[in-house]
Order: sequence, then structure tokens, then C-alpha cells
Amino acid sequence: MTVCSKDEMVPGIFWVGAIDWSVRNFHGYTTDEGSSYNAYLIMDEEPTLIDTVKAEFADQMVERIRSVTPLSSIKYIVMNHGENDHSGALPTLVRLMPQLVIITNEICHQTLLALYPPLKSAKFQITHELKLKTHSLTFVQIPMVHWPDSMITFCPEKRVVFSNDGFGQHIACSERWSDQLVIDHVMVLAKEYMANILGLCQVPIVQALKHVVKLSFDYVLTAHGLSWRNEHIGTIVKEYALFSENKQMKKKLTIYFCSLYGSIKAVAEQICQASKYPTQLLDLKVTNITKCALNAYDSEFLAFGCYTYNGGMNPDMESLIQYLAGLHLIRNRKVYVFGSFCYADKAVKQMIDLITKAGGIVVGKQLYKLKADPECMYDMEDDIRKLFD
Ligand SMILES: Cc1cc2nc3c(=O)[nH]c(=O)nc-3n(C[C@H](O)[C@H](O)[C@H](O)COP(=O)(O)O)c2cc1C
Repeated sequence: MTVCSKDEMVPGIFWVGAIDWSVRNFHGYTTDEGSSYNAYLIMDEEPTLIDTVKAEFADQMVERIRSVTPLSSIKYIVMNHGENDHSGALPTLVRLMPQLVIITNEICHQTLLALYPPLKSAKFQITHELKLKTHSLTFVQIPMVHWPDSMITFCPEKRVVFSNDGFGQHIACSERWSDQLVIDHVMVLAKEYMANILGLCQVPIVQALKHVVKLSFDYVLTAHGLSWRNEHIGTIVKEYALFSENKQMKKKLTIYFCSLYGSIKAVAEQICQASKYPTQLLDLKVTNITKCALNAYDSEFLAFGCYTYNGGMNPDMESLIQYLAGLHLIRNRKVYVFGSFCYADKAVKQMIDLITKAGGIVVGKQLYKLKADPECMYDMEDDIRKLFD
């Protein structure tokens, strides 16, 4: 492998990660466009790595490092986060570079030892800063963005923040910077990532941003997908700030529904017709939870429709509500619930219970037997007009 000019992200800092062109399911997250695991190499008299890649890509990372500098020259590796997708290659790197000193925080240290027991004999240094010959690195703890061990690394000489999971997106592509693709598309991927990965991190993000805005930087090098520079840094930081304060929501309605014979689907379409706001209908038979979460991310209004099934709600609906609830994507939303049954309703009550527990504000409900008659349809249309005002 030869080093490619675009891999020198800023002078003296190289991308040595891996692109996962084929991954379509990343711990349950549907990654339609693949992903990447970004690791970096700071060239200095004491060359230093930042993070690693998933275990199966360790050889790729090693080859990329070799294309820049001999393995024997590397002095340190900074581990910003212990999760497997960023630490999987660490045992291989330590085996090939026994001189490596692993720089991290105590929580990450414990995570790494739990995941990779052979690292007990590796050299660790727990510190808040590292002085290299021509670079200095400062480590800022950002607990729970995304695990308790998460931190970012700041290099003032190069005005670079290595943000690890923060500001990432799941995309496999040959480009390295957000400004090399259509920014609106990158922002959709970034929002999808925030909704599905950082949904329950709003308070920690507020704390993390307080630290980040104090730093003087021109480049944000992420651990997944594209990195950020120029005015796009402002765009992504602003989105994180809005999200952390729950201000990302718009006058928008997302309707999730499950239907067997079509009556719930007909009602969902009628509600869509009645809605004065942009409205998205998501049929759980054909929509994955990743897209469901993306739509909830900025929807001020949600509607859930489901029939009663074997004395409860359809399991797809139950698992969707649980998923959105875990990511805090129902909290503070105005919610409408509708359902049908044949002989004994259970779905509507169960949906309302789960939604209320998740912090959703149930503003209305409608229940009918087998098929909504015109009067029931009219009532629902009326509800939607009034309740989502
Ligand atoms: C396998 C199966 C299980 C059902 N279980 C119940 C039930 O426990 N209680 C009930 O009242 N209706 C039950 N129903 C009836 C559905 O709730 C009813 O047909 C509903 O109106 C279907 O909505 P749809 O037209 O949108 O598919 C069941 C139907 C099927 C096919």
C-alpha cells in the first residue's frame, strides 16, 4: 500500500484507518452506505497514533502506517475510547510494536483490559496531556459521548481536534472531508448518527460542547465517516448544540404504523392528508428502526398506529417504541395514538403506557373496531388539526 496524498489530512497528520464498504448492519444500526473506522498518525520525532480500527481491519491499518513510517518508529498510541470498533486492532498493534505506550484515561484503561486481557502486560500511561517533540496533546474527557471512557484529543500546533465518536457519520467513501460531498446529504447522515448513537447523550453533549468551544481549532478529525473543516465546522457544531438543548425539532409529523389488512394504513394516510405540516408515513413492515429514529429526531409531532395482535400490540411496534424511548426520541414530543381491534383492544392502552413512560405527551387517541367508519375518520382528522396546532 502506498500513502496517498489525500490521506495527509493536515500537514504531518495522516489518516491510517479503514473503510468498511460492505457493512450494512452495525450493531443493529442499518448502515446503507457502509462506514469507516478512522485512525490517525501524527508524524513527529515521536510518531503517535490516535485510535485504531475494528479487529478485522487491523492488517489494513498496519499497512497504512507502514506506508508512512516504519512500525518500529511509533512511540505512542492515544486511545480516546475503548469500544471494539475503535480498539479492535489494538492487540495486533501492540504485538507488532511492543515499544508502544498506550495513552488513555483510567476508565478506558479498564475497558481495554476487560476486552483484551493480554494487554495486561502492555505499557499504559494515564494522563491528561502528552508532550511530543513538536506537538502537544491535551485530552478532554467527554463522558457518555458515547461511553463513560470517551475523550477527545486536542493538538494546538495543528489546530486539530480528534473527536472520536463525536461529529461522526456512517458512510464509506473515498473522500475524507464533509466539504467534498453534498453537505445536505452529509448532514442527514450526521443527524441519523446522532439520533441512533447519541440519542441519550444530550446532557453530556452540553458539557462536552462547553469544553470544545474553548479550544482554537480549524479541523475536526472524526472516528467514523467524514471529517470537518472550514465553515462546515460551524454547521455541525450548531446542530449538536441544537440537539443538546432539544431545539432541533420542527413542526413536522411522523406517523409510524403496523397494518395487516389495511385499515390502520388507510387511517395513517388520512391523518397524513389532514396534517398541515410536512408528514412522513413509516410502515414498520418495510422501514428499519434506523430510519424511524432519523425521522423522530426532528419531529415535534409523532403518531403511532397499531392493531391488537394476540392480546397485545404488534411486536414490531413494541420494539420500535422501546428503541425510540431508549434514545429519548419520544420525550417532549406531542403524540397521537390510534388502533384497531376485533374483539378486545389491548394495543392502544399498551402503546399509551410505553409512550407516556418515555416522556411523550399523548395529546389524543382513537380506537375503532376492524375498520374506521367515515365518522371515526372525520374525528381523527379533526383531532390532528386541533391537537397538532
Ligand atoms: C393473528 C391475529 C391476531 C389477532 N389478535 C387479536 C387480539 O388479540 N384482539 C383483538 O381484538 N383482535 C385481534 N386480531 C384482529 C386485528 O386486531 C384486526 O383484524 C385489526 O383490525 C387489523 O387491522 P388492519 O386492518 O390494519 O390490519 C388479530 C388478528 C390476527 C390476524
